[in-house]
Amino acid sequence: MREQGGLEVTHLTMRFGGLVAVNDLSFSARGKEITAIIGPNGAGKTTVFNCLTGFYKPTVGELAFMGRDGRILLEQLDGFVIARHGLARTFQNIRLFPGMSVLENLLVAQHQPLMQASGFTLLGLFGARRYREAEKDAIELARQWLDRMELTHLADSPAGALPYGQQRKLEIARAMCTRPTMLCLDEPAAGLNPRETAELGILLKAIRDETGIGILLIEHDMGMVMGISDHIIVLDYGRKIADGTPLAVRSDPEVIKAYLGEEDDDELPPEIRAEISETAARA
Ligand SMILES: Nc1ncnc2c1ncn2[C@@H]1O[C@H](COP(=O)(O)OP(=O)(O)OP(=O)(O)O)[C@@H](O)[C@H]1O
Repeated sequence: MREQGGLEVTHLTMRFGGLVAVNDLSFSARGKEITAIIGPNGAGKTTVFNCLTGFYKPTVGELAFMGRDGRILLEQLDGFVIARHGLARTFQNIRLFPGMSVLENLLVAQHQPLMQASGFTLLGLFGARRYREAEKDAIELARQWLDRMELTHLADSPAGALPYGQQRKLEIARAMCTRPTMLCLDEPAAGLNPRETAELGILLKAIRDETGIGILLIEHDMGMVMGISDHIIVLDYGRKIADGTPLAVRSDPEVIKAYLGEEDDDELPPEIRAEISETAARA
């Protein structure tokens, strides 16, 4: 039986012409857990997110996504099943609405429930009590996330004028305003300084613990990944080469080899570098 709030990917394959970006990938991401997808550059991590969120139509594969209430949150799209409800994502490059205020960015995220409350009519927008209540709820949810992210004092500022670290937080707040069952974050620590990265790690763990949602995380900062993940999946050339706890994954010889193959030494995660030195010292 599938677990509530959990995501299950089976035999996912995505080809771009002759290039197999994701190769027969199966994994589960559980609710109430942080699952990280790691791997060297070009390993296929973002492509997995793009398949899950309907940006790409996978060549082959199946996806199962169960709501926390036990409902199956899937939509049939052009012959493939895509998780459309309850899966919120952020992008490698920040994609806020820069000219809109911080608050407006959080309200736009709630467009769907607001339109449903309007009954999709003009009369509904201007007159219905149901719409006014939905609007009040939307503002309240936005207010809660502004508070949680310490952005309340910036509510009326244009999102594009915020410092980078705060834009990253606003993106997560916007995703959370869709009341997701699973939050997918594509390199949320990219461009952050070490202090901001540490704060982000604490925030993600708090979101997991306070809301009980699952988090699916793509991240190159191994300090953060090893520190906050419950479960790690490692990709290399689109193929899964490891799947387990941080402790198991960091000492997996195939993972170490995959990272050693990196041309750029800076890409080698410090934890894995330390593991290699220890192994060499023991030899
Ligand atoms: N739309 C596309 N068309 C053609 N090739 C693509 C497309 N999207 C991704 N690829 C290729 O698929 C492979 C996997 O790319 P992907 O962006 O998923 O890797 P990644 O693991 O997220 O990399 P990074 O860590 O650098 O972000 C790469 O070789 C990439 O060039």
